[in-house]
Amino acid sequence: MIKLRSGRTLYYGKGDVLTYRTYANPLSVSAVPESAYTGDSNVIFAHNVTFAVSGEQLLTSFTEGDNSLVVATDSMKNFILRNTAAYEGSTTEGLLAFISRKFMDRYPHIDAVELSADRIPFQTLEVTSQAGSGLEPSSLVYRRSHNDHASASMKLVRKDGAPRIDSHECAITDLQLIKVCGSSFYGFVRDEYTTLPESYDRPLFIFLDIFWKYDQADDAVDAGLGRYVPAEQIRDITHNVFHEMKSPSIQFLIYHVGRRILTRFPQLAEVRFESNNRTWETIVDNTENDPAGVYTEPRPPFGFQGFTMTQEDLTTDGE
Ligand SMILES: O=c1[nH]c(=O)c2[nH]c(=O)[nH]c2[nH]1
Repeated sequence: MIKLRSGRTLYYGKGDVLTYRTYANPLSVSAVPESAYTGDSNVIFAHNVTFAVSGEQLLTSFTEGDNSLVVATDSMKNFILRNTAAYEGSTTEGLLAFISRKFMDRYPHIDAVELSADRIPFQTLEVTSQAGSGLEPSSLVYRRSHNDHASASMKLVRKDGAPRIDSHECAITDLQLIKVCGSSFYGFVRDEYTTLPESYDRPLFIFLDIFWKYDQADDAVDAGLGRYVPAEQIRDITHNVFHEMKSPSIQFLIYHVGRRILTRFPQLAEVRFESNNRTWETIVDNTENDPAGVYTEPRPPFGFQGFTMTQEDLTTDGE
């Protein structure tokens, strides 16, 4: 939400601007131990963009019907699409900064821009190699993925005439991870309201959104600085920690995922979690001698957790 100096909220914009850019510049990042991801060819660099503007001078468009300074949201859509072609970088964050800075340069009466983008993921597919030896990734055919995806949001305000990044947040959303055994939940408050049995080995299914902020926003925007954090590595760190840990709760699990992320990426100032408990309902329990069980979809209502961590959390032992 963008506020004017008066404290009044004023904004307008366009949502669901779908930009399917092909052959953007490839992204290259340093490896981390938990992930095979070291970059993206960016042959398909696709986004769903939401773009909103604000400015003191737009007040009369609301109060007097004065459209003289109104850039039509249809024109905003065209601006986003055409400038996506001009973007020479390789990241969602860079694209957002590029478009919004250009927009504020083009329209000097705009005081602030708030925008976000969901990356629309396309996965590589294996095809038989031309040389006839095995399989190799196709450079032509991709598969649209409806799994988790990266996103970013950003707010730019004008300072001394020039657009500056005021705030930013990057994310991976809609991660859905199941660990079939090795998780427990016991020792919680037992009183007259408790019906949940203690569980020493539950199949833990979590829905997870993870958000992060850089200490220096430039590291998010310019992958050339070498400190860009890709959502794919955050995803891979998360499932590694889930695999490694015997977790007593989702709370403790996400804390340890956060510690690992902040350890791997000292350039991040903050990491934030929103988790949802979708643990399958047990129909036929496993036993010590037989790991087979049968489970079904849990019924609502669903539990959730939220947690924010900073680099300061690494100064405590945490084990
Ligand atoms: O990991 C969990 N944390 C909770 O706080 C909780 N509460 C609950 O009913 N199940 C779970 N699981």
